[in-house]
Amino acid sequence: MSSVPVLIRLLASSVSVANRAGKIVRDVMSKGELGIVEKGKDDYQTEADRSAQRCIIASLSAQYPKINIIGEEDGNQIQDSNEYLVMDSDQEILAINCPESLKGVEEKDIVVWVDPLDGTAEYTQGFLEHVTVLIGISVNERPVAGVIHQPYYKNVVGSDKIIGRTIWGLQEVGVGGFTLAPPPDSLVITTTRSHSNAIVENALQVMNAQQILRVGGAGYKVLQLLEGKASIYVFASPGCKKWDTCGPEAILSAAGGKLTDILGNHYKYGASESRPNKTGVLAAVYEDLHSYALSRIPQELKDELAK
Ligand SMILES: Nc1ncnc2c1ncn2[C@@H]1O[C@H](COP(=O)(O)O)[C@@H](OP(=O)(O)O)[C@H]1O
Ligand SMILES: [Mg+2]
Ligand SMILES: [Mg+2]
Ligand SMILES: [Mg+2]
Repeated sequence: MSSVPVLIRLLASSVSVANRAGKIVRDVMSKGELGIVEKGKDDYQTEADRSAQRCIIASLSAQYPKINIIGEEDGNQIQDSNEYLVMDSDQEILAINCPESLKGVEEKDIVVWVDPLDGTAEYTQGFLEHVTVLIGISVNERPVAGVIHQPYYKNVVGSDKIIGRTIWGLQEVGVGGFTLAPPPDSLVITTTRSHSNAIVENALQVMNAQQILRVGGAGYKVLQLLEGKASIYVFASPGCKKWDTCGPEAILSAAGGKLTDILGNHYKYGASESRPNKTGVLAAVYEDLHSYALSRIPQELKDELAK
């Protein structure tokens, strides 16, 4: 067990703890007491965000004390979280052969970005399929592994109905938990449902898209790219943060895709980086779609966000 490199063990633990966090998200909803707190304009937190984050951070920090773990929500009372401790590891991930370049990674080299519930607005409004739990693992400022868990995804396996699924990705290994599909035949853009503004709309108009999907969460939008439901994710606004993109970017790049800001630059995921992704999000599985979108965005709009 201890011969398994820490990065693989951490990804295996992240898959297990994301599953548990997803159950917490469902349980809070079925109890019906969301405990909504307004953090800022169009920015809410619920009991599900708080409890899921406590579960993830308590579980990972108990097993990996030297890793820097950064979560979206404030105020993690780790001391009374024993009921939430998840010490299991996903066996399929544990069996992965670690890429040579990641074998020597130590706990102190790793920064983990946690979004316990991505798509909170949609969660409170009943668009439950948009909700995800995101765990992003970065090394040397780059996202190398990630997990997107969908607590409300409905699977039918034989005669059993299973709720929830977990998608993972690891640099140089690939992705799992779903089937990668080619992009739609026509240009389909995916973007925010609940955080639009004039600049966001301007960047959508110039794309000449056949269809614009407005859905919640960075995790869900990246999943739409991976499953061939959308061609490009375009969000020309500073609202997303490092925990929104670290996990999804890791999975997207493990699948050969690309997530950058709207200027085409990669974000860095070191612990001292500022939380907001100030210059927006542009993502696609295919390089030509990404560069098409980049070429369509007017320079004034890029300058406006970069200011
Ligand atoms: N203007 C804004 N203010 C606050 N958060 C924003 C925002 N724009 C985007 N975000 C955050 O970015 C994530 C994806 O946004 P969207 O669904 O609009 O595409 C959401 O994460 P959370 O739901 O985890 O907070 C959302 O809160
Ligand atoms: Mg939030
Ligand atoms: Mg989020
Ligand atoms: Mg969140």
